[in-house]
Amino acid sequence: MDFGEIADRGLVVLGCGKMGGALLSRWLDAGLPAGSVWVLEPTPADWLTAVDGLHLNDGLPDAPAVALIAVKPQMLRETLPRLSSIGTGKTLVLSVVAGMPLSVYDELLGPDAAVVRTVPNTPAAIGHGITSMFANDRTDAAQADLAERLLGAVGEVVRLPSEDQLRLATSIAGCGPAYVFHLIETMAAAATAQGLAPDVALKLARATVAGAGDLAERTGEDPAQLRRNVTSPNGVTQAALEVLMDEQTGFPALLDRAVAAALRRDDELGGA
Ligand SMILES: NC(=O)C1=CN([C@@H]2O[C@H](COP(=O)(O)OP(=O)(O)OC[C@H]3O[C@@H](n4cnc5c(N)ncnc54)[C@H](O)[C@@H]3O)[C@@H](O)[C@H]2O)C=CC1
Ligand SMILES: O=C(O)[C@@H]1CCC=N1
Repeated sequence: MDFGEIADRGLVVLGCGKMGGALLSRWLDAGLPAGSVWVLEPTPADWLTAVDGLHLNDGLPDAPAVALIAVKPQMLRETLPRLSSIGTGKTLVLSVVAGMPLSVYDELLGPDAAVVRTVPNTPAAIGHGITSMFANDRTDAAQADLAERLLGAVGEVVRLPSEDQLRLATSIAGCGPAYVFHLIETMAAAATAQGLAPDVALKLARATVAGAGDLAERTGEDPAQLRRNVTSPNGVTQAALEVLMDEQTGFPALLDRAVAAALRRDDELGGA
């Protein structure tokens, strides 16, 4: 990836935990010069302290090309005003902070700030994420393209047509890896409860979820058809699916409730 302008003007990271770290480490691997990176992070991970030449809690460039905002939503109001120089429109402010509307950035950075709100997910750490983005009206085409290229370094990118849709992306793709990890946990627990050794149960559950996800992605086939391909009439899978697909007590009702809860919390965080 060409980091030309970022290499010249610098990239600032505010909050370098799981999400900020996943993005930054991929960018460094893709050729971002460490000497062009300034990180503000009170509890840096070992890998971060070991990056040669990176500016860790050590001043800031005057007009960085990009500022990645990756603190928790509850920290945004306290921390963002410290980056006073990024509100001119010349810096692309790339935020992964969940739930915080663009209006909050205007309030904290001023009316000229070029801000792209994004919803990444943790598979970004292995370059297999999917990130949704929406840019405010001060972000020019070159900055929006730069945002897409940076996010493209950690997986697929989807440009959404409205800010409101970011909350939907959060409830499915941002939080979604946790739903899937919990599925692995519960599949393993169910198999263990029926007598399989815990390590074998976990191995089977993990590989099954990974393989099914990979199959769905690589073939691009309708997941309903992939499901039917597993399900012999009157067979074993059908018996299980009759429980899981029950409209009242199965996955449909459960996922509806889970997504509704995520959306409610996303709305609440907007006022954090
Ligand atoms: N983890 C995930 O799956 C996703 C997270 N997000 C968003 O990413 C953001 C970060 O989340 P995570 O990385 O999961 O949390 P995290 O807790 O791993 O990272 C936040 C980092 O901010 C640092 N921090 C605290 N006070 C600070 C300060 N005064 N100045 C600079 N840094 C400070 C913390 O030390 C921590 O390393 C959140 O806003 C979250 O909504 C968005 C999509 C997915
Ligand atoms: O749980 C959270 O608030 C963040 C947003 C999406 C994933 N993690």
